[in-house]
Amino acid sequence: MTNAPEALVIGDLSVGYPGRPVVEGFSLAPIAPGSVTAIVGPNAAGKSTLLRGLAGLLPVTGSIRIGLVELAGAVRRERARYVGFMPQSLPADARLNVLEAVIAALAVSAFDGSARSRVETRRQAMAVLERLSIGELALEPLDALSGGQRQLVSLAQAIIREPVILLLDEPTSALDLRHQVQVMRIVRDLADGGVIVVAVLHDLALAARWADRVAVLGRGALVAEGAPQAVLTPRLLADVYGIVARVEPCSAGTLQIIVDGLDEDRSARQWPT
Ligand SMILES: Nc1ncnc2c1ncn2[C@@H]1O[C@H](COP(=O)(O)OP(=O)(O)OP(=O)(O)O)[C@@H](O)[C@H]1O
Repeated sequence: MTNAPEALVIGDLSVGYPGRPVVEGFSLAPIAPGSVTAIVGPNAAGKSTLLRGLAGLLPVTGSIRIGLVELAGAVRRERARYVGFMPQSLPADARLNVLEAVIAALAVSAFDGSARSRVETRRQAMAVLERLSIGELALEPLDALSGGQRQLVSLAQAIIREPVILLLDEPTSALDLRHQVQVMRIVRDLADGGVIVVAVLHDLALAARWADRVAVLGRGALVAEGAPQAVLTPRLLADVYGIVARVEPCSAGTLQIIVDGLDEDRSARQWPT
């Protein structure tokens, strides 16, 4: 008998920096395997902080549970069994080329002691690079890449681990339109294969097109969550982003968001304090 896929449950999560709470009491409806959840919200709302807390890179209080396993406070090795994290920017380690960097990411998750041969590891890393259409960059040093290329390498590092939960921090922010679609298709494919994807996205049209659910973060707290069409309304965009916008269905069955201007009444309180 196979185990039923297990949902990710985030309950009453708080995360921040020493002396600076950022996200407080964050809970979401259970996130089902095979789904993409977009975390959206204005600058400094706490999206990256939340994701880094989920990834175990910042201490948290509260619960991050997958099935019966509690990941909040779990040791790195235990967490690496479940979680793949793509940070906003890839640290440039000039000593490594692209292939070596992806192989190094795989080594972090080799928790089970299985001895993969060097040939097999290399083949696996090359397959991920080819999937992202960056196979020809394999021998390039990391510090010789463009911003978009670095972002794709960072994604390769996150997905080579074949994680149960894939956390992506603005995975398309440095990508041209073609690469944006390519990456979101791959993300969607991974979800369709059963992965739980949680992605911070600034582009609400991308979120509406590719995500099953959207969670809106404002000033460190959940403002709304649900299907993109239900959540991304002109009223919400005015309340959370301080903009005057129209939201219209477009031909692909997703949303088009047309920003007409600023809600001038909101400009005085731009950042959380
Ligand atoms: N290392 C840090 N130490 C202290 N405060 C931090 C640190 N990193 C971020 N912050 C603060 O936490 C708050 C949330 O930042 P965060 O990067 O999580 O926001 P965000 O929603 O991801 O923003 P953006 O959309 O601009 O990337 C901000 O007020 C920021 O100044």
